[in-house]
Amino acid sequence: MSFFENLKVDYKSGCLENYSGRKTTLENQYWYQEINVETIASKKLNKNIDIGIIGYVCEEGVQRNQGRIGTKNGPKAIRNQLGKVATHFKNKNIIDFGNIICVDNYLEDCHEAFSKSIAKIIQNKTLPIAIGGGHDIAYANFNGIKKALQQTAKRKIGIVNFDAHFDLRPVETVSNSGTPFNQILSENKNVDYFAIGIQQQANTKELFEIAKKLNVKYVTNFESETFSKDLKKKLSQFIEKVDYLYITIDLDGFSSAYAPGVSAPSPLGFSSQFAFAVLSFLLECKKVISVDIAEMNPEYDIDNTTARLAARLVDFIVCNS
Ligand SMILES: N=CN[C@@H](CCC(=O)O)C(=O)O
Ligand SMILES: [Mn+2]
Ligand SMILES: [Mn+2]
Repeated sequence: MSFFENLKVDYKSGCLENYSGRKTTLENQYWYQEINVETIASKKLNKNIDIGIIGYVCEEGVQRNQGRIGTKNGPKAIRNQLGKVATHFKNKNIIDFGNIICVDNYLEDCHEAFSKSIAKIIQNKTLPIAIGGGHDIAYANFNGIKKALQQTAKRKIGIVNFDAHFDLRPVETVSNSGTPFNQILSENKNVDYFAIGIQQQANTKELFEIAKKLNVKYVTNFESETFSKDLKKKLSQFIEKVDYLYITIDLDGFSSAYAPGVSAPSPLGFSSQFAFAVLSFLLECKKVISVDIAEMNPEYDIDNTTARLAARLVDFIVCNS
């Protein structure tokens, strides 16, 4: 397909069959009745699209990072649950742009294709909500935002990552799901990084040192039990200094009681109530340019708990943006 030039990647357009739910004679009650589909390669996108859902069908980054594979089925599991969610938003045009699919170990091509797609959605003045997929989605999403802002004056991007991990590993041989923020911070000047939910036992001393060197702001999981005044203040100061916010949610930042279906589950992660409260606050600033939800691994999910949580996150972002 010419949109992806010569990249070694697969693509599948959005598909209504991915959304189903309870039958009803009334209209606009559930997500499956609200969503429409489109191809990302479409010559002319409708200008009135509020939200663009896009799937990142990829586990190569997790595999390279010695993690448990299965995230390539994350987008499917999330859409399965999303169709059944009751809708309360009004007048939102939501389009599913389908899936960018990693071929073999061509991760870098997949990233490039994903970045192109994100840039196209943003340039259409549509908010992308990307669903993954390994957390290397963050590198691809960030580069898509960067591409979209290339010709503009306001370009300072603040990244807020909900995660147990810094994902600041240095790239030793190849990039992976543990390296995205190291790549972003070493390749760019105009960017700040704030991580929420960082766990001491899941990040080495080396990673804390890298975070310090790169001036990364963070709060630990123990500072993420309630949305404190202190965290609100820290986030307000962070938001004030940037032109745009990119929110990335690694589901393994949640306690494994809420999100068992991930590659690296967290018994000491934060609660859903905490994450939704912070998310609501972040969305209020109206600077959010792109969002993703990463590391959904249905292989380890229990009764679709994690997929349901991810679907509710998508719905919450739509309702609050
Ligand atoms: N995206 C995940 N990154 C984590 C995974 C940790 C693990 O597999 O235990 C990391 O590299 O630190
Ligand atoms: Mn993580
Ligand atoms: Mn992560």
